[in-house]
Amino acid sequence: MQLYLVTDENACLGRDIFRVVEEAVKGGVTMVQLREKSLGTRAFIDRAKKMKDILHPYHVPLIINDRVDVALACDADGVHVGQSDMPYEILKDLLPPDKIIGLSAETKEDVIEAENLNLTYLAVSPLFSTPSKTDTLAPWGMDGLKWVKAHSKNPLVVIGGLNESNVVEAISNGAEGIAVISAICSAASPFKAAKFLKSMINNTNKI
Ligand SMILES: Cc1ncc(COP(=O)(O)OP(=O)(O)O)c(N)n1
Ligand SMILES: Cc1ncsc1CCOP(=O)(O)O
Ligand SMILES: [Mg+2]
Repeated sequence: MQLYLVTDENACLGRDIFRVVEEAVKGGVTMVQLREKSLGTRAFIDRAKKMKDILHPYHVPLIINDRVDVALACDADGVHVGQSDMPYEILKDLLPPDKIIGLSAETKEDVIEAENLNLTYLAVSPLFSTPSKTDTLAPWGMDGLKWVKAHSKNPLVVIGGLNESNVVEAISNGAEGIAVISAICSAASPFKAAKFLKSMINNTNKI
């Protein structure tokens, strides 16, 4: 999950979403989340199956946002849920044990509660405010990330406003993964954007 691409068709600026994702994967994206907020169930499943076929040759896992039924239907590699989505306790019994489970933490209470869960990663969400998602609580900011790092055993992903100007600081402060929508989906070249972000991540010293 080093460089984690979260999809948003609108952010792809009219380009084909599968093309954007494949370019990004060629550039170095290590995990992809299919995030569809308005597709019907059948169309979501069709899109997820096609995305899985595209990612398979690259050995890049496919995560489904919000919908465990869609993840099961296409045998995706995992699910990402937030604090208003299906509770972890129910989700873990529905998913096969080897699947990835990611959870968003929006508050300090969320972080402490997540200490008892067997998560693949905890998302510090949002790290910074972002036009890509406006229905959020207050951003954590870098000091918030430091607090989470000090209080959580879970591997941390940061999301919200991440780009080449702040990736190094986020990694230096304890993020294991950087999740982005616009920095890749809306880049002139998703391939070059992913390649550059990946090189920044690889060259940064972790704490
Ligand atoms: C990696 C990652 N982190 C956080 C989120 C946000 O999840 P959530 O709070 O459930 O909001 P929606 O994305 O469902 O609008 C995410 N999707 N991915
Ligand atoms: C899905 C999501 N969850 C928290 S912030 C966010 C959007 C991130 O988009 P961007 O990388 O463009 O800021
Ligand atoms: Mg959600």
